Amino acid sequence: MITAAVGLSHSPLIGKNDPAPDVLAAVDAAVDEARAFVRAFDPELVVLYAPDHYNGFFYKEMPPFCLATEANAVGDFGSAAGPLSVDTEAARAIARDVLDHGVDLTISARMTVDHGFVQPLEVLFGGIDRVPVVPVFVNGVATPLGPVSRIRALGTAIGEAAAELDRRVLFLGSGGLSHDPPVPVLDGAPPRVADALIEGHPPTPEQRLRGEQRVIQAGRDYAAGSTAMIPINPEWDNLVLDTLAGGRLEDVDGWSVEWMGAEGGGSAHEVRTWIAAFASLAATGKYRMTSRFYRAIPEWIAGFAVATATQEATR
Ligand SMILES: O=C(O)CCC(=O)/C=C/C=C(\O)C(=O)O
Ligand SMILES: [Fe+2]
Repeated sequence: MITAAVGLSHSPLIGKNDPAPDVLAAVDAAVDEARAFVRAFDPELVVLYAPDHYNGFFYKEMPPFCLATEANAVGDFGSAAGPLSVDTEAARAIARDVLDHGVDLTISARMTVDHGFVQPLEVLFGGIDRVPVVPVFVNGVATPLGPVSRIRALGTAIGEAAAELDRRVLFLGSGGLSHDPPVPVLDGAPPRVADALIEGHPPTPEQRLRGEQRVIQAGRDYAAGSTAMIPINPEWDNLVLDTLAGGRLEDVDGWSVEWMGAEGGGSAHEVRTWIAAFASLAATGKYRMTSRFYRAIPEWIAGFAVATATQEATR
């Protein structure tokens, strides 16, 4: 089988609070390159690693990661709503294999997903129903978070399982890099917010709109420099990208949860999706990063990156 990987940052502020035209043009060019890479690779299956932002997973039960055999998008921040084209048979086969390899995978037979899953499918494929996909939720915001070594183990086990399918498989990671957007936190939350984070009451359209407007205003404040959110950290972001580009995935086992948060902010743990995707690719053979783009974009509250990689022997 042939495998490839793409890492792509997401942001709910894309198209809503855009940076200067030259920055936007640079991002568009990088995304175009990733799109061309994906088109040329022509995947028969996409294993999509993405986080959730309290739309699908809540503290009532919060797994560190979870694989879906069916998934529905909520349609937050203007992203598409409705069913993802999940390859249920492939998802079940991968899940069985991962469990056999000793990784305690949670399974969802009907996962609710948000812009974290939808954006990369829309950006790279033009919709949520264009390519067979196996969605894998990777918790990147709800503390306490487990060791990053377990995410590498998950990615490795899924890569090994995907290798058994004899198909062209793209491993896609959605999120990161350093960023500190206004995602609610359970610790110290007022009772009403805590209850919503635990129980997961679906918001009314008005509540959703208010939440989205709060995030847009936060993006404006952040870009204007008037905010308590921690700054984007290009140095740390490039360390992450260097580690992935160099194939030094074992290094991440030494990255503590606290260090990642201190360097990269409250949502830096979304890079777990990239780690899982690259660990999956590494499990199928030596790889090479074929393109890499990075820009700190305060308007999107994002250390924004796009990278592509493929097996060394295939290209
Ligand atoms: O209502 C809310 O507060 C929702 C906040 C939210 O979903 C923020 C998401 C931010 C990202 O996905 C990101 O920057 O990665
Ligand atoms: Fe996110």
